Amino acid sequence: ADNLKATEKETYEFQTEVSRLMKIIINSLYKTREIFLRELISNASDAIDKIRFLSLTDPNALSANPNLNITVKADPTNRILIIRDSGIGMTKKHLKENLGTIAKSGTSEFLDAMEKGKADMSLIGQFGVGFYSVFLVADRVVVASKHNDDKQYIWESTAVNDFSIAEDPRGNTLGRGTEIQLYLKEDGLEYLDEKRLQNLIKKYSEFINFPIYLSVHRTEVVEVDDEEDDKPA
Ligand SMILES: CCNC(=O)[C@H]1O[C@@H](n2cnc3c(N)nc(I)nc32)[C@H](O)[C@@H]1O
Repeated sequence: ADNLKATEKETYEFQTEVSRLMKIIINSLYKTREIFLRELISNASDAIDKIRFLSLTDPNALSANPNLNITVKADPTNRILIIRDSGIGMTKKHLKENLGTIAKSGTSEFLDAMEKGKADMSLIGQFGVGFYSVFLVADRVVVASKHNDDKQYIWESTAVNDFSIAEDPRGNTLGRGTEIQLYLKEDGLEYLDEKRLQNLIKKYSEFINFPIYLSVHRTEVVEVDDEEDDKPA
């Protein structure tokens, strides 16, 4: 029958940049994706180092939140992984600059090194762009941050081509520090598993000088039979 006839296949070349990125993503071994947690823990630890150093000369630096720690919270019901630190936090300006721009050298060096096979995804942190490894496992990232010198702000991105920043409508819920919410991709749900997280945190927190707390919250959906309330007492 005619419909079995193969149709003429047309092939097109990818635009150069796309093929560059495609090669990098394909080459980043599946196992390597887990390094996102190491990058976030490392950034959190650096942030706590900064406020601890500041507190040596400024006695008020820690007043908003005296505890120096990192918490990792998994919410399997909503498929969200949260990494929070009580570090120095970012002002609106910091959020815009630090998460919205990349030291030019960082990326091109990283891309060049990756292409020459001189680097792999796991070295991303050494090029100062470790934060972006979150997009290996998440398709939406929300960063809330509170710095002593500013209000609490929220930075949000789906990694396509833009990010947004707004004053946090919840006000100052962090005291001081940064909270990163990862909305995990379908193939990233393994990072909600308590055992998996325990092993990863153990593996990547060997040189971290602050306590890291892990909690997995199952927010069960409870059907509330509100008829009871309507019945006359
Ligand atoms: C290109 C990605 N940029 C970053 O990761 C920078 O963002 C900032 N950053 C990332 N996670 C952070 C975090 N948890 N706390 C603070 I203070 N700053 C953080 C640092 O300046 C990093 O160098």
